[in-house]
Amino acid sequence: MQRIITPEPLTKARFAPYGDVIETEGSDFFMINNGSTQRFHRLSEVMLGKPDDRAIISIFRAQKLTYPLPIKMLERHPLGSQAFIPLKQKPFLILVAEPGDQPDPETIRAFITNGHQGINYHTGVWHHPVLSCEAEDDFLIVDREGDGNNCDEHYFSDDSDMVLESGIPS
Ligand SMILES: NC(=O)N[C@@H](O)C(=O)O
Ligand code: NI
Repeated sequence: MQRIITPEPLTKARFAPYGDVIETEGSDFFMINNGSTQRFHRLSEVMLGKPDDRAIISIFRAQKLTYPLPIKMLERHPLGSQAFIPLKQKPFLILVAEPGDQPDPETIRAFITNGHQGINYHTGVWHHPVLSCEAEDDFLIVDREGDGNNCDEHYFSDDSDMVLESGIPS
């Protein structure tokens, strides 16, 4: 039987088992620059797996996939975190499963952001590659570079029938 996964609005609490939500809403800050700037300090941290690892900053220019999207695979980064910050303040989709040797389909959840939220997947969290809601969208990426494999992929069996709704009113 087909399982339709419907995105929930992203909140810090809902996303806590998978990582951090990077947003000003509901986040603490302190004043800097002689009172002209609010610093929302350490909303998340870059996680690195090895002493010589580096945190790097990239941009992903992502094309929209076709929804409802058949969920064929998830991936994880065993040696570091991965953060996605939307550069155009557009909503995007997130699909995650709880950490484990393989993603348990029963723990798969989907979220949709409000356009003013980024996320940082913690090390080893199963997730779908970036899911843009726009025909083309840009994301600032902060993740790990270093020796060793940092991307495990898991493909679900052919009889797995899960689809992700876009969550955007058509
Ligand atoms: N492969 C790659 O750099 N991108 C993925 O990790 C992703 O989460 O989009
Ligand atoms: Ni990734």
